Amino acid sequence: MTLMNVPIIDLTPYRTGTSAEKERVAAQVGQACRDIGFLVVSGHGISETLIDETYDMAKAFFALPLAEKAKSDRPAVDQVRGYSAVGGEGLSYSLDEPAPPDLKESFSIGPTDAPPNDPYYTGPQAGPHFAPNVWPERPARLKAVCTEYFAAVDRLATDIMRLFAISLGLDEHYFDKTIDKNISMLRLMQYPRQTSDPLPGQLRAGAHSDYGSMTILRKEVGDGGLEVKNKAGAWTPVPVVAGTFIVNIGDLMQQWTNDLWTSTLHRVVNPPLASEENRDRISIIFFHQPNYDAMVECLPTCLAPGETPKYAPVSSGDNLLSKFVKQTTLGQGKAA
Ligand SMILES: O=C(O)CCC(=O)C(=O)O
Ligand SMILES: [Fe+2]
Repeated sequence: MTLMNVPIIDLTPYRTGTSAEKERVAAQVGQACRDIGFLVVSGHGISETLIDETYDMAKAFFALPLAEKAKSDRPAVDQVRGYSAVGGEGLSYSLDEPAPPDLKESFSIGPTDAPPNDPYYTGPQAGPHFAPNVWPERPARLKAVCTEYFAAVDRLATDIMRLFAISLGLDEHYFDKTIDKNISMLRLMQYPRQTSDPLPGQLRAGAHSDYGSMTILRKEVGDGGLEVKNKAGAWTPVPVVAGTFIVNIGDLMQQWTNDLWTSTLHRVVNPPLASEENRDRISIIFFHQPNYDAMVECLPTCLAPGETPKYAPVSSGDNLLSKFVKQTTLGQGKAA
């Protein structure tokens, strides 16, 4: 039976169990990726103290005056670094019928430990993927906390890629070489309390699918705004459970699996204006992206006899650039 709601899966047996237990978790993960493209994970091994500290940093940063936040503005359209103010992006711009810009502001970082003098990271082929981070002066501990959070969630992503490999009938370490120099991004996102009605069609985050291998999202308990479109075409809310992360696969994983798995449309809806839910909400989002030169092409186990690959091979880096640039520029282009 196809899952119509997002399942909650405990990763503990993967991290500590026998190989039979690993297989069992992998099978649950695989079903979620095939049926609905989203899962909620508990037993992930990341410290709640670190997550709380990251929330504290996000709150302190977004509470600063706009002029101060703007000192860390995104340096270039193809570099997802630093601050992006409300109205600066529209996730639905990647679709054919874009809505007005999203009602959110964000602060983004990329990999934090690229070696300074290695041409893989600094040469022309690296493009903007290892662009330096833009750190604000305040709050003073934001850099240290975000760096630690990035590393912790990156390790979780590696575990989940290994679960993906097992569930796809591949060696557990099949993806390791494609993600060891990954170009992931961490975004602190704030959806401000809304003080007037949004424009027609305007959401906290417009309908979109994510671009990379997977997204690992932390939301506040009580923030019910995230919805996914299930296989029956209905928007269904994603449960926000204390101590868990929401994980979804992105377009690259759908392409890698030749559409066996689904990179599901999702959106963040507005709270009713005069309701308790209408308050500042913070999401902490890790977009996992394989190494820029990892070629994403139909996996050998995802091709039925007689079937042909549906997608041309694409590098992780090229795929990301084409989509992120669109997310920030289409709206500007339309307005001009
Ligand atoms: O904040 C959320 O609930 C999800 C946001 C999202 O889907 C995104 O930024 O890609
Ligand atoms: Fe998303």
